Amino acid sequence: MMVQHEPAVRVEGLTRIYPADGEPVRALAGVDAVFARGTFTAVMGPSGSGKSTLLQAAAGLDRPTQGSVWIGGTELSKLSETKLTELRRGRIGFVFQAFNLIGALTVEENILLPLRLAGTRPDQVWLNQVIGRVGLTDRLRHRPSALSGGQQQRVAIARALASRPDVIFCDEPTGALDTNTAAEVLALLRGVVDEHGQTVVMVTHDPVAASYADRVIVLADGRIVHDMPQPGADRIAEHLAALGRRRAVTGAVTSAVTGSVTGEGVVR
Ligand SMILES: Nc1ncnc2c1ncn2[C@@H]1O[C@H](COP(=O)(O)OP(=O)(O)OP(=O)(O)O)[C@@H](O)[C@H]1O
Repeated sequence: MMVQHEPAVRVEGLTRIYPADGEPVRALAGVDAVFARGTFTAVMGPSGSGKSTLLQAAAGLDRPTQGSVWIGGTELSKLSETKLTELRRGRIGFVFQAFNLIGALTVEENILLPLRLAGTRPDQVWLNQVIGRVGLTDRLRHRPSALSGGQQQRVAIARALASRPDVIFCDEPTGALDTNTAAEVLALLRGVVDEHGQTVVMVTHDPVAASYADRVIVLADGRIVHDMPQPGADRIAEHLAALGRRRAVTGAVTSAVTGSVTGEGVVR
């Protein structure tokens, strides 16, 4: 039985080293974080700071080199590949920048796909709530290609919610959307947290998107360097700019030491 007071997600000492021909890349260098149920967290940081790696490891899509991940009370490293796949289908939702819908299926079939793959009978009351919440009730028979980008992302959010997961991981969910459509999608994510008690962890580069979250975590070089409750877009932007300046200085020093003539090495 699932104990509800456990956090939705917990990661401890998460380290991920990618082997490489030259120097191995340490994408995560010992990350500890707890994501409480019913909260909305934004994960930010410069390019290459480890955001996607953190999301992939926390979602059980990638096995960390060291450290542990719990989804609810389940520690992922103890699971076989089959059990891990089952857990991902039933207890984790994903939303990606590129929507990742199946073009040959209708909106309804896309939303139901994870449940079908898991062989789980849909909870029709919950599904109706989700479809109503994302505003797709009259679009269920359409194909994704007949929908706008914002509507397609709404389908992806409904698909992520269909199994009533412990957590929804979003990787740049508004990266492909214009400002107004992005605001609608972010308000929708905020709503599923506030009104349905869902847990959302979202990677974003956009301080305005991050300002919809309850908490902003900033990564740099595979570590958490800031963990801020509701900082607001201006403060987030200041922190990121300061991080950029620090990296620029470090880069310039590194360039001087290595004799590089470009003097760059600034934020990628
Ligand atoms: N499969 C891989 N093999 C080798 N190195 C990798 C792999 N995936 C990521 N890396 C490296 O790990 C580091 C962290 O990458 P990651 O994609 O997690 O960063 P990110 O913060 O999500 O970046 P971005 O904002 O550009 O998406 C980078 O140095 C990256 O080059």
